[in-house]
Amino acid sequence: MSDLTGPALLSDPLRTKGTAFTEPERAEHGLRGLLPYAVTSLDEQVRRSWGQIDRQADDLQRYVYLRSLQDRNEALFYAVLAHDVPTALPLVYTPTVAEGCKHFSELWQRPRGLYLSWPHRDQLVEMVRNRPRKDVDVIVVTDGQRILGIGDQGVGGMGIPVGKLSLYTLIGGIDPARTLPVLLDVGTDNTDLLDDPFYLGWRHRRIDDDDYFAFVDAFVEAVRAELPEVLLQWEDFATPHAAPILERHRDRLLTFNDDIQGTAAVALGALHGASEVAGAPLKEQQVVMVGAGSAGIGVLDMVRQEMVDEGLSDAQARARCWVLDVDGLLTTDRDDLAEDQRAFAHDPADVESWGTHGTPQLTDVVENLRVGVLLGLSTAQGAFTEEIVRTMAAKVDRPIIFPLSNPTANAEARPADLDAWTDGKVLVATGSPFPPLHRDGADVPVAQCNNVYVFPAVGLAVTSARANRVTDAMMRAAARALGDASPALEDAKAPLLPAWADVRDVADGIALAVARQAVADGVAPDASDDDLRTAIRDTRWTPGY
Ligand SMILES: NC(=O)C1=CN([C@@H]2O[C@H](COP(=O)(O)OP(=O)(O)OC[C@H]3O[C@@H](n4cnc5c(N)ncnc54)[C@H](O)[C@@H]3O)[C@@H](O)[C@H]2O)C=CC1
Ligand SMILES: CC(=O)C(=O)O
Ligand SMILES: [Mg+2]
Repeated sequence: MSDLTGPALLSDPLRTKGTAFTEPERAEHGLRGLLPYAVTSLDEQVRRSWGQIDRQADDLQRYVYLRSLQDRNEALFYAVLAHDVPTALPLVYTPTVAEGCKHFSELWQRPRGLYLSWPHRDQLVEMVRNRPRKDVDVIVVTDGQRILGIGDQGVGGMGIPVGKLSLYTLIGGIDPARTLPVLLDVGTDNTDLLDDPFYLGWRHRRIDDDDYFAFVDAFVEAVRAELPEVLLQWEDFATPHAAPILERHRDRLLTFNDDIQGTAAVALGALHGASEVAGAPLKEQQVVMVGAGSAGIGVLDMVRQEMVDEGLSDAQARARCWVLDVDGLLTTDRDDLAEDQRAFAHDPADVESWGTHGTPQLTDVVENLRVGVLLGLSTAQGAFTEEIVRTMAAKVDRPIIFPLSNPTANAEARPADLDAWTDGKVLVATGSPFPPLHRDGADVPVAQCNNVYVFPAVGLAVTSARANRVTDAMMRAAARALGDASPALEDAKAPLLPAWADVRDVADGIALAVARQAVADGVAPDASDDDLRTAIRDTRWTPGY
């Protein structure tokens, strides 16, 4: 079992079994007298833990309980999550993790992962070498600047890498001992945090520009030197940094940006089922994206690729994609657009006949176009108003509307409202969990179109196949495999994405598709489907003693 004995073994979260240590184990490892008499099973421990979860006062307390259980006994933590995935997910992930990030410093209990702070920038290699667990398959790194839709959380952003990695394990079967959450602390511009006496991060305005990118480069070099085969996932970086960092490093190591690429793959997957039910391929739709951040542009770019695969030219595909930011429609006469946004901007001549004064807004877009697909990655709560939705729904049989912003409070609309405003015709998916819709006397779950369907499977794929890069084609393969698993393909009334109860099997299917694509792209060693299936099965860690 291990060379640890007595209290050291009991308090090692990766090795302890708590009250499940058997009598012979207690004798062998010097545990006699350190535990109450009864020996319990993992199953009994799980049931006791759920009882304790239920007794907590609110979801934030449930999050705190689960985080401390994770720090105490990882096998039990994952067994608890696996016991009831639909209930556990909103507690360790969106929306509750947002509260965990906001209150990070005040709730602090124990360290986990690596905190790499700007003042220690000359010791990055040493700090990466100090990582708590030497062999690592997956790193999730953030700088805390754009956490979900709640903005700059500084060091509190660490809640996101910790939460995402717990889902790499729960859903993708990555061994928790081989995961590493990382927080790059380059300061914060959140004045509440700067004024908070408990704030645990570097109390300083954010470092930006060349200094910032040099720090990130130095971090990547330290990772390449220490962990050359690790999967490095970028998470919740602000838009001005997200795509440039990805472009700079994507051909140098095994890496991807979850908000850009993972979100695109899950959105495409959900659109597959929705398009089937709506009876129209994407290439025949006008697609409107509200939100021109890295997530919105990332999704739209995969939508464009899909339209091209369906037979449109690149120009024809772009002509069917419309993006709005906080100021309105992106048009080429605007001088405030980044290059990747400009690629989706329309010529003002395209909208001249609308007769709009100033920059067209979403109401103008839905009035003047026959919009079939409306996507929200804007952080703007309620941006899909009744008027907008009713105008859209009057023109198409089955409007496809995805309010994808997180956490729940940031959603562009609530599914129940969308359902009412479209007389039950809407095909809906949201970023955070919502209660089921009541249709024809039955409860229909609302698909949660969140990158959690994709990133754990990508981690499982690249770890099993020993890939050294994440290609665009691998992310497209993930999207297709997820899309093919949509329950709506079998039953038009079913949700657009698989049930949480099936999410691990679905992840295995996505992992196989992604691994196969990695081999085809020459970024993983040659392997047959059987080899890959075996590797995926052997890689998958499941909680147990
Ligand atoms: N469902 C999922 O899996 C994912 C959801 N997200 C969510 O997407 C949201 C955006 O993320 P980023 O692109 O990184 O953020 P960002 O802050 O860089 O971009 C937000 C964009 O929305 C625009 N915007 C803000 N208010 C608006 C309004 N009232 N009307 C129109 N546009 C408006 C902004 O101008 C900007 O272009 C966040 O809430 C995040 O949680 C992000 C990744 C995955
Ligand atoms: C889900 C996610 O990655 C986000 O909201 O940022
Ligand atoms: Mg994110």
